[in-house]
Amino acid sequence: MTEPDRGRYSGPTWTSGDATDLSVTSDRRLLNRRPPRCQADVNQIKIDDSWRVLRIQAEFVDGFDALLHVEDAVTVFGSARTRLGTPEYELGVDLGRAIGEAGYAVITGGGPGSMESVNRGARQAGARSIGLGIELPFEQGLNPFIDTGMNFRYFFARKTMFVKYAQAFVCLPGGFGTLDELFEALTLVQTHKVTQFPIILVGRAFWGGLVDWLRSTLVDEGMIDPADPDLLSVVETPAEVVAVLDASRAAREEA
Ligand SMILES: CC(C)=CCNc1ncnc2c1ncn2[C@@H]1O[C@H](COP(=O)(O)O)[C@@H](O)[C@H]1O
Repeated sequence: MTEPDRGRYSGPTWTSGDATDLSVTSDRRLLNRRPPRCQADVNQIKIDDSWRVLRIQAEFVDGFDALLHVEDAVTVFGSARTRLGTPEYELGVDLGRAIGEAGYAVITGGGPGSMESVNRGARQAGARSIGLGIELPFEQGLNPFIDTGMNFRYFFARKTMFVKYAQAFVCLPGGFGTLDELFEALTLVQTHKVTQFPIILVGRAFWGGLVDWLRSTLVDEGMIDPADPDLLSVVETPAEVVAVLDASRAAREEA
C-alpha cells in the first residue's frame, strides 16, 4: 500500500497532491547560469531575473515579519539524518527542552533528524519552537513540532534569519550542512559582524578533532589568530550549553 500524498512545499507554498515539481529548486535556477544565445534569450533572462529579485525580496520581508516578535532565541543546527530512538535524537530533545526551559525560543532548520528532535524538546518546554525550512529537490515538509514555521526558497535568505533572530548558535553533530552553518557563524563572529554571540559545539568526541585541527593546522599555518578557536565552546551536556548561554546573556546585559 502506498502512503497517501500529504502534499509538499515549493518555496513558502504548501500544495496538496503532487502537482509541484521540486526536482529543480529555486536555488539551483539562481546559481546555474546559462549564457544567452540570442536576443530572445537576453529578454527572457532579464524578465526571469527581475522576478527572481522580487521573490528574494519577498522572502526577506516575510521572514522579518514572521520573526519580528521573537525575543531571546537560540539557533540549533544538527544532522538531518539523526534517527528517532537513538541517543543522538534524545540529546537533541533534551537540548531543545533545556534551552526552552532557560527562557529562549528555539530556532532550527525545520527539517527531520536533530532539527526535529530539538523542536520536539522546545515544544515540551512550552517554548516558542521555530522552524525555518528550505526548498529541497525531494519531498519534505516542516517537522510537526514547530509553532512558527516558514519554508525558504533561498539558502542565503534563510541563513540571515538564523543569525538575525538568535543570540547564540548551538551545533549538534552533523554533516556538510551543519559545518556550513557553523563556519558561517564563526566568520561572522571573527569579523565582528555579530558580537556577544557564543557558538557552542555539543559533543567533545565528535567536535574535538575539528577544534584540535583548527589549533594545530590553521593556527600553526597562520591562517587564523591563535585566539580564534576560543570563539568555540565545546561542551558535553545541555546543562553546560545553558550555562554558556546564561553567561553570555549576563555579559550582554552588563554591556
Ligand atoms: C534526510 C535529509 C537529507 C533531509 C534534508 N532536509 C533538510 N531540511 C532542512 N534543513 C536541512 C536539511 N538538510 C540540511 N539542512 C540544513 O543543514 C543542517 C543539517 O545538514 P547536515 O545533515 O548536517 O548535512 C541543518 O542545520 C539545516 O539547517
